[in-house]
Amino acid sequence: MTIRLDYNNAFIKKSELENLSNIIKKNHNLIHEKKGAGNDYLGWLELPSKYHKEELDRIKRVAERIRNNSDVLIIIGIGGSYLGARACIDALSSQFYNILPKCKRKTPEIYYVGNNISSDYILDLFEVIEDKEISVNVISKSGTTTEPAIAFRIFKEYMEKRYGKEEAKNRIYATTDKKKGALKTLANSEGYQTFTIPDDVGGRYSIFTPVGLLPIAVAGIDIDKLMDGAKSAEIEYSNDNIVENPCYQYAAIRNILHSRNKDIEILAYYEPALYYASEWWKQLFGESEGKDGKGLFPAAVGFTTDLHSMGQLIQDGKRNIFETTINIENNQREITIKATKDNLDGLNFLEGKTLNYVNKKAFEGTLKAHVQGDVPNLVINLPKLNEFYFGKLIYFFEKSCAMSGYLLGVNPFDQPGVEKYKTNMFQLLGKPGY
Ligand SMILES: O=P(O)(O)OC[C@H]1O[C@](O)(CO)[C@@H](O)[C@@H]1O
Repeated sequence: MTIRLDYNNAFIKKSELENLSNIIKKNHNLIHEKKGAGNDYLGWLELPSKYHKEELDRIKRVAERIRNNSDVLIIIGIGGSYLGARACIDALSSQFYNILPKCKRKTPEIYYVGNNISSDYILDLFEVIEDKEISVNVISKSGTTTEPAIAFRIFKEYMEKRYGKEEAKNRIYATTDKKKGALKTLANSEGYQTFTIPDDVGGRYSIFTPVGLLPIAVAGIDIDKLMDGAKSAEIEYSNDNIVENPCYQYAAIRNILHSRNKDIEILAYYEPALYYASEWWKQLFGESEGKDGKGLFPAAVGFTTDLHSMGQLIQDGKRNIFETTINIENNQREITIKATKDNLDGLNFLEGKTLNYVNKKAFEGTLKAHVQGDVPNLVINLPKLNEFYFGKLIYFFEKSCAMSGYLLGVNPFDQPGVEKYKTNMFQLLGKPGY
């Protein structure tokens, strides 16, 4: 069992992919020999196989400590500094994780802060955590991003008021650069335990570093299995032959469709647990490819929910879109629909069918309708939603994004455009030097 890419409904012929064999091989070498644009940010490529065991063990020890002494973990970070963890925790834990009764969840509640600048958000959260034991993991690669920095200033004061400076120090963990940035300076001067984000791994590629692994381990998810999945992807997708490598096929198909005026890729999923996986995917592809006047716009929809809002546009709107569906092939848990005596809702024809079965028929029906509506459709089939395949899927997207960016002719590892709003905001706020 592995991840299977089905492009039978993408209006792409195998020969069109074969025609790209040489350019794929060339870009594959640029990636693996680290000679292409952004080559100092390719550390993610071998993270699954090269990650230090001692660091993984330290992550597990700290996660256990947080689990033992905290009812709540506050994760402070924005973009790649929280989306990977949130995507994984949401995909692999209960969808009602934070409100599960204590007897059902042995791990702390988890709240994400520093991904907006809303006082209501933080004040609402203070009410929730009032009587609970707290730990904080502040995550910022640059150590200077405004949103998490403001949130941390507020939470540092909150923790010191609640616990006193000494105990607060034992409950705050900083994940940041090895040497530079304000967060590193602050962590050193306060004596917080720190975790390092390698220099050669950018934020949106950082889930398999402490950025993702510490929060994920605190949530009780098996990070060894997650890394095993990523490792299996690292091996499987190191094949430079496009005909045999679905990860490169996905990258190539996106670019072929883009060249046919498909400007928007819609990621669709039928399990609501994948909502944050789609948010993570949006950052990965949006920030990697949207530059130099180029790039597909990555959008996402949760079905069947959004069939009742966006379905109309996808079926009948401007034909500048294509769809990529993440299909979970085997769901482990089932609810079976029963017959009723009076059949007043007219649903007895579904007697004995499971919700998973109905969901699959919704997927098949939707795919058929959208293809008939001239929307190219790709399907990424995931055997199961578990640690192993989630780790594998993340790596699949990371590597396909690198390849896709090179095919598009951009540097997939920088994000110069993000600075524009910051400069304007700092000018408006009167920050010295702006
Ligand atoms: O980890 P940092 O440096 O706080 O950055 C957070 C996010 O902000 C960005 O740098 C964009 O401003 C993203 O690339 C990144 O994921």
